[in-house]
Amino acid sequence: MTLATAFTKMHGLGNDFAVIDLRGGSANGTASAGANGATPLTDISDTQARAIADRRTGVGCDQIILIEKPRQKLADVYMRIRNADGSEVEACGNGARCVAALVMAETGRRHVIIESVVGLLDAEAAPDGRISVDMGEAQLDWREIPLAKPLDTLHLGIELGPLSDPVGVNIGNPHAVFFVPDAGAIDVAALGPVLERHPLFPEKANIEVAQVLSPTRIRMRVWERGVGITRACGTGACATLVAAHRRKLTGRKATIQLDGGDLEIEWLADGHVRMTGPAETSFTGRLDASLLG
Ligand SMILES: N[C@H](CCC[C@H](N)C(=O)O)C(=O)O
Repeated sequence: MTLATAFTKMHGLGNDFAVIDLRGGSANGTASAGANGATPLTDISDTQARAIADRRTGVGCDQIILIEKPRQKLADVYMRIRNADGSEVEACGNGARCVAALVMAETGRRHVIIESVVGLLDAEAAPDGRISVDMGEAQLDWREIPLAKPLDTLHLGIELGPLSDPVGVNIGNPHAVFFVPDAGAIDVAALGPVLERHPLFPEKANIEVAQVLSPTRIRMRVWERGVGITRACGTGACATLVAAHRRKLTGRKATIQLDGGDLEIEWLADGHVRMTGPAETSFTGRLDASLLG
């Protein structure tokens, strides 16, 4: 039996998470038994992730974020991400800001380093209380998106209904950004799941619908791989800015206006993408044992 596991419910602009700190296990990585012989959680399965994410019978969240001890000395923590469908994925920008906020509160430091499968993410507390994360270098080659065949990632040449000719960008995870005259007019719920699974995307893709409002502001709506429509997507906002600049629609810095609020994104000269936005804690709780089977 597993000890009733604590979690922190957090969100970034309404993209919400159950954050589970797995660092409780003993130093050598083997979980020490609790008083009643139960053992602390050391990982979660696809099934457990789906049960936790379920908005009817579970905690209800877009992703589950796991915090583990770092593998690299430089890092403060190791972050893993599970989508609501149970899939483990490489990156989560809003989740990274939430993990950074937790580690900053724990350490009292305004600069923390989060390790993930795609590398080290530098996070800084901004003067206004928002959090700024270096999301790493945007990947633009067809192999890095990845795509099923060699293509110019600036024009992927697929279309569905009113959507066509997206830009492919990888921010640790795959994105396809479609530019449209009116993002509010697009049926994201109908088109998103089809495009997410398009044969061009061997690892599926997060789908962004972007309306350029000015050279420094873009409205973006998102269908997230393994989740569905979310109120915000940090990696999606990064992908959208990179795509817009590559298409000469904006400069290297813009505000991405999501259903849940604004993110500031900058594509730096070194190729890295910096994302700045809020990270909020909603409440803490304990996972019902039934969720962990
Ligand atoms: N909401 C997350 C993105 C999760 C991406 C996930 N849906 C995937 O499969 O890559 C963010 O703020 O970046």
